[in-house]
Amino acid sequence: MGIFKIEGGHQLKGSIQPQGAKNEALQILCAVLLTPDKVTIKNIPDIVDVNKLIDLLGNLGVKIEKLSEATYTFQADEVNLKYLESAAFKEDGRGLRGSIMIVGPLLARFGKGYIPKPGGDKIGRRRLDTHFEGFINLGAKFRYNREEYFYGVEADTLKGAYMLLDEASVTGTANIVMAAVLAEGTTTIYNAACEPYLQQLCKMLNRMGAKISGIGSNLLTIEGVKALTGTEHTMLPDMIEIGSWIGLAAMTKSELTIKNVSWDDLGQIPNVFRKLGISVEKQGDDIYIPAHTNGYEIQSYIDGSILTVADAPWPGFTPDLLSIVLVVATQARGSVLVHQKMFESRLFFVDKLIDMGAKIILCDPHRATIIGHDFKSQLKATTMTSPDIRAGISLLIAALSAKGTSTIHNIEQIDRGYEHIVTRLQAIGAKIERLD
Ligand SMILES: CC(=O)N[C@H]1[C@@H](OP(=O)(O)OP(=O)(O)OC[C@H]2O[C@@H](n3ccc(=O)[nH]c3=O)[C@H](O)[C@@H]2O)O[C@H](CO)[C@@H](O)[C@@H]1O
Ligand SMILES: C=C(OP(=O)(O)O)C(=O)O
Repeated sequence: MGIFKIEGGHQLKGSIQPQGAKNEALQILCAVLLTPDKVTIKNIPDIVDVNKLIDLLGNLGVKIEKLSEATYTFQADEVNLKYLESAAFKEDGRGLRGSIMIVGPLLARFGKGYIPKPGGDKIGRRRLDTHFEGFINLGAKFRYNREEYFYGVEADTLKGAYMLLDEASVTGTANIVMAAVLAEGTTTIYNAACEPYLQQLCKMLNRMGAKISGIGSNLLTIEGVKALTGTEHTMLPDMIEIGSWIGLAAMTKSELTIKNVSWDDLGQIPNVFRKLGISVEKQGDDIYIPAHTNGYEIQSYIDGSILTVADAPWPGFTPDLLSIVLVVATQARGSVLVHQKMFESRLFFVDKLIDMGAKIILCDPHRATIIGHDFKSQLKATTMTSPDIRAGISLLIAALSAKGTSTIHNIEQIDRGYEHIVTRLQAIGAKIERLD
């Protein structure tokens, strides 16, 4: 297992280009299964989860051509459904969360879709009911092998239906939309997730010939069509990476420009960091973070009560940035309550930050109160293990701000979602090495 060695306490400087969005890429790559035509996808991030999904598509018989560093073409004209019954598929499918989204397209186009319980972060229960209830609503038969945690849906034809999702699941909505585009008749999905990546997926599907309206809202209407054609698609920059770099700049008191962030798609993200006292300046489509030489001060509410940062389905604040907010707060002036509503095991990494000297009270599995040091006391370097992708990057940011040399184990978690992280951080002056 890989290790990062980090010498902390250095100011960084320069500009950083965000990678293409991981969670968008996972949806978009699955959508190539919906057509026998060629689909060209640009700005694909070179990260472990995405590469695993590309391999899985290859094993399904999709023809894949790498045109340049981040551009690929995919053609699913001869899909090998036998692979879905193989032991190799059980292994590959388990490797990441995003693989769940092959089910909708396979069901729609070939009448069957299977998946072993998918992987991804171990951050609490991650149920799949919304996905399968959606497929059942479209007329699919559901099978579940409890011993092997193997899910399956089958249908000769899918029929459009009205459905009210039990929760606004991101991958669930993407999966149901991809099934409904080829169903007979009209599907209406209420309480649909509507984050920018889903909007991107719906726009791509419309370019392929689908008829989806309500994009960007929680009410999607999909008129089924007989077939979809090829298209070209470019991934948005990764907003979670962008938020991570805002946190990195503040914690290390560094001046950083984050390039081409697609401001209009960032939702609450800039404002949440501003509430922590961080200056997030818009320069064209870039974010400029000046060096916070005098620290940053958490704002309180108008009535003087303590700030709470909580997650909510889009356009609420994404749960994937709460670990970063939490680490940034450890050096702020003031206090904040971080409330992780969606996941029940995502805050346990605060133990490591407490070991490093941070003042945090874990109130319960969902809530932590952070009392910032205002840089009067630097975090201490330590040895730690990355439990999940966002805790991992948060610990990495803590290590870069800490005094001395830290080591982070299990960095595969970070590699799941952050492209060429060592070289990109080195380029802005970070002292980080990978020890394999
Ligand atoms: C590959 C991918 O795209 N992963 C993202 C996707 O995961 P994923 O699609 O798996 O997450 P879901 O949106 O299904 O739900 C995440 C968790 O939040 C809970 N929940 C969800 C919706 C809701 O209205 N209320 C609620 O409590 C669910 O029970 C679940 O435990 O969306 C999550 C929520 O933004 C992100 O953390 C993940 O990075
Ligand atoms: C939870 C995340 O990813 P996944 O859903 O792939 O586990 C994340 O990206 O923060």
